[in-house]
Amino acid sequence: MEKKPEKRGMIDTWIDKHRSIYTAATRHAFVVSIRDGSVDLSSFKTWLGQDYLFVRGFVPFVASVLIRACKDSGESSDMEVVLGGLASLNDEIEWFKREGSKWDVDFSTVVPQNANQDYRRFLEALMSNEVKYPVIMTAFWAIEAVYQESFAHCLEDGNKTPVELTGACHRWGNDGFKQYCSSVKNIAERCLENASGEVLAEAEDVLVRVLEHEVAFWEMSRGGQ
Ligand SMILES: Cc1ncc(CO)c(N)n1
Repeated sequence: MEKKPEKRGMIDTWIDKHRSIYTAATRHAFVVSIRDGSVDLSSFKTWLGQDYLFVRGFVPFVASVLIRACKDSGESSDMEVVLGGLASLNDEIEWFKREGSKWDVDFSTVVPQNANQDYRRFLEALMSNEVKYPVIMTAFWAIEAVYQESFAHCLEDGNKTPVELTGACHRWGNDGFKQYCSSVKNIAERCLENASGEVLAEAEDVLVRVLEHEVAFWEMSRGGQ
């Protein structure tokens, strides 16, 4: 039986083109070590502390995406999708705090490492009004999708993920989060369909840069301090 060709957008084309960095971001050694159970708990704690700081900086970024969805989008549903993401960050911060006490990580003493600061500076630059809506939506999708793909991998068949880490994996690996990422992707794809060549080039560049920042972010956990 012949299969109907699926509609492929720009993002899928770019992911194919930049497959090696996409795989590096979504199948990083740290994530693979969670899945195979060999994870070093000091690495996990480093990641937890750094990601808590990252998420605090991610909140104003998502808030700015929300404002752009209200102002720049022709589709009223964009705002609802982004608002859902912002609302779940509220739970996420509470989750981090509980997890911090569980693992004895005192967030007030965690110092952001260079990769974290670089990533947050990159997000700040994306909050400028000069950045076009399709570019912002592409970045937003990539940031969320890396975590979704990574942590879903830790829950797939055959995993040996330690039970005390499954909470983290479910946070980003659950079906609701997958659905949300797919909604953000649809928004980005719709915007990219009407974008100029210049905006497309910028969106592709931003996508690759997000993936590079994500790889550098996972790399921090290896320091294990
Ligand atoms: C580094 C990083 N990227 C993405 C997310 C969320 O998707 C997160 N919490 N941290």
